[in-house]
Amino acid sequence: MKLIEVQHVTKSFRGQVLLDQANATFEKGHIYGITGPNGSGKSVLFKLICGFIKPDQGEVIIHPNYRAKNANFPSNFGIIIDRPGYLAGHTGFENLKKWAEIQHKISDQDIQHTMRIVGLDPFARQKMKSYSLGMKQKIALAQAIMENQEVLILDEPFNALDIDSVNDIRSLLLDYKQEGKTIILTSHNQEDIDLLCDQVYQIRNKKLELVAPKVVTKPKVTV
Ligand SMILES: Nc1ncnc2c1ncn2[C@@H]1O[C@H](COP(=O)(O)OP(=O)(O)OP(=O)(O)O)[C@@H](O)[C@H]1O
Repeated sequence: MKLIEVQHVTKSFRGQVLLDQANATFEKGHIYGITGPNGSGKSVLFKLICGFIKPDQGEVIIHPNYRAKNANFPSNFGIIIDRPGYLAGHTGFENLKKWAEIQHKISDQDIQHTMRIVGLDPFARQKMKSYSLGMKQKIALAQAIMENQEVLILDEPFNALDIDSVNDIRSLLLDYKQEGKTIILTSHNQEDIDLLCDQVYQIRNKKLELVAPKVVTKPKVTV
């Protein structure tokens, strides 16, 4: 099932073309990687997909099951693009609870469960102003996944995470894929892309190109 289609999307800022006639298809139940150099437009592509900004030309089509009623605007996507603004004088749990109150879909127990999944103590009294970068990243991840979203748009989800946490989140994302969730992520770490992604698009020279899958050559067996 085609969940998201990017069709002939062009986007410029201040007269500079960033994406030129970009096309991509994202199907349900797969993990997709978006790669490209710094400043090539990966986050902009995510914002276009999420409807935060509009294309100059072309369109992003979201499957009707995954968009808000009467609008071509995604609903119930879990998103990390720019880090969420948080209340520095509150704990991680209190911040997540504030975000959860927008939709009223999940309980305190659900939030606590999610915090444990990402490796945070839900009962810690530490305020977010003294959180490390990695802990803030875990809060961003928790916010993206806590409502059990079917589609995850994750810009650099592994940023600032230690190796054990990277492994935990990689496993979590692969489990989500098995459950039929759809994930689109960026990473500057090729290992994340190789391990996780079924298909990879790269942004090169303003074009969005599908990267050919790696050819795995089997070792010759001699008898
Ligand atoms: N709202 C905006 N107004 C003007 N320029 C913008 C805006 N949003 C993004 N840009 C520019 O678009 C370019 C691409 O930005 P983007 O954040 O998408 O890059 P990226 O590929 O995600 O980079 P990185 O790998 O460093 O995260 C940058 O030069 C950025 O300054």
